[in-house]
Amino acid sequence: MIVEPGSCPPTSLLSTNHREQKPLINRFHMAMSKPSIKQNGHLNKNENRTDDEYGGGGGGGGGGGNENGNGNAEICPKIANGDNRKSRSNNHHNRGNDPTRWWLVHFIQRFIADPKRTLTRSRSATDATRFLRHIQTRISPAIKCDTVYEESSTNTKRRNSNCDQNQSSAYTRMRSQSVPNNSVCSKNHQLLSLQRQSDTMTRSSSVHDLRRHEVYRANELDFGPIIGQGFYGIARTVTFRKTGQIMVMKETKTFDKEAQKIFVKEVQVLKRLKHPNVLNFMGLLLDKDNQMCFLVDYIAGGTLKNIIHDLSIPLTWLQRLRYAKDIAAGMEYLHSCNIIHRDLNSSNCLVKSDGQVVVADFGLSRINLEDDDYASAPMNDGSSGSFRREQRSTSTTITSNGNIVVVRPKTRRQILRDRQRYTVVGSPYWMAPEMLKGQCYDERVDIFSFGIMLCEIIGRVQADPDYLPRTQDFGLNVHLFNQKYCSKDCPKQFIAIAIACCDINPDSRPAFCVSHPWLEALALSVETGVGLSSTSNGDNSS
Ligand SMILES: Nc1ncnc2c1ncn2[C@@H]1O[C@H](COP(=O)(O)OP(=O)(O)OP(=O)(O)O)[C@@H](O)[C@H]1O
Repeated sequence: MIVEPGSCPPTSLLSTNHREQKPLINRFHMAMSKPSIKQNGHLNKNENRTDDEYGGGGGGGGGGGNENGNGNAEICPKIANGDNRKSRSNNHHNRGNDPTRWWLVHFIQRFIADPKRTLTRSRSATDATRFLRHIQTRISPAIKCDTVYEESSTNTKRRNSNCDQNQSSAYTRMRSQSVPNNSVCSKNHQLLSLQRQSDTMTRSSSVHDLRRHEVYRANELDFGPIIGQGFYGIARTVTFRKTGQIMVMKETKTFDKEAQKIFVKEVQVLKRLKHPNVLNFMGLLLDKDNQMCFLVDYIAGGTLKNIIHDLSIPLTWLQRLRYAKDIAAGMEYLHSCNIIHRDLNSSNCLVKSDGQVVVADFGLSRINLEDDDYASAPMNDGSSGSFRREQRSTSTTITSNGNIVVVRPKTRRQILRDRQRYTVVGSPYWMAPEMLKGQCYDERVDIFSFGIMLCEIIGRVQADPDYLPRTQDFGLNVHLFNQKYCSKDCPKQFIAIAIACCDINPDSRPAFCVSHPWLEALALSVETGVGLSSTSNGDNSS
């Protein structure tokens, strides 16, 4: 049985029935068996075929058999990967009610079994690649999915935008984690590209507070140990000899173009931002073996995820509310800068030694720039799905943190672009339902991710749907969440905000400029013991 696009998984798929799932597995394998796809460590032939040569789109693979029949179609990743929740997953399995399974089935159906469809709706290859990677690493480590697609920059018609050099083919494909001959951009070219892009951005930026950043040389720094690794990059501490300041240097793990694009994107976003709850960009590093490196503040306390899930660390409600308030403040700022984070999750929030949280990891975020070369007739209609709807005709605004932001009316093209965000990126557990369903989405996907994080904070529960109860339509199972994870002493407004943020309907999710003051007021109320007025407690029942 196959789930039709746009529909929820049928109930039959929720039961753990191998026979019923086989076609899906086979579809998956058909898709993954196409030429140029590397399976099980063996590189297929026809490496250089473009996606167009696949003919008829990836969706056409439905119904085929599993060509290699090698049992690689392990559909229940947590059983396969030796996860310590193995027995728990097995129990789900036996009970015939495995939430991970329908979750995974949906992913396979929608995004893997039909890669062309995904990619044609995708605005960036990096995004598609990243998503596939996330599926592989976070949902189904058992699934071999080493193929990476790279979209050409044909959709990038922005003036002066020159990051992508290949303007010709519709889709080219490349292997990630390899070092293609031509993939190493020279350091100078990368830096020049970055500079030119940043110039473009500076001209069109709506953010006034663009700072000058330093360019460090390797011989000015002492290199410390590696403190962590992400999918594309390595983070290590470095000390600036002159001042003794400790920073974190992020460098690409490989020389491949895809990783470099992610890095360029992260720098593009980071360098524009300055906010106490957003990771601070320090500068670029020159002469480090032709590798893209940049420096950010060192955040000593580790990831929020580690803290909230380490039950040996006591967390008061006040502290939890402060975490939530800090993230909301950082996100309010990001959204005010027309940036969608798209990968907001508890691993991407870092906790300072004083307990303050900063939002980090902007490799997948999306910036909305002014696009002056298009007929710039401002649109003042009240259509949905666009940034700062309420502010479109405003010229300046001040964020809650005192930053002055100039808001220009949107051009027709921007509004069009806002409605066409189809790229599916991020970490599935935190991903908004509209994104999971492949629908249009906007900045409110971040609010949903925030809602899932609030649930994690409130219940000290993993976002994994094996633990955090979810509904079939990818929402939060409010009843079960309340029942299992909301203790009696939790401020009920805190729970109400979390639930509101997880609403299936994006229109019902409170914007960060609303939830931030709510959480601030709530934290103050908990701290002082003074009750909240009905207008400041997030209770929108009235
Ligand atoms: N500025 C920082 N201060 C302190 N630790 C950091 C900092 N940046 C990253 N780290 C640590 O290094 C780890 C790896 O970070 P990195 O940003 O490279 O990848 P990630 O965000 O965990 O994964 P991915 O990029 O795949 O989403 C983080 O999980 C965190 O523990």
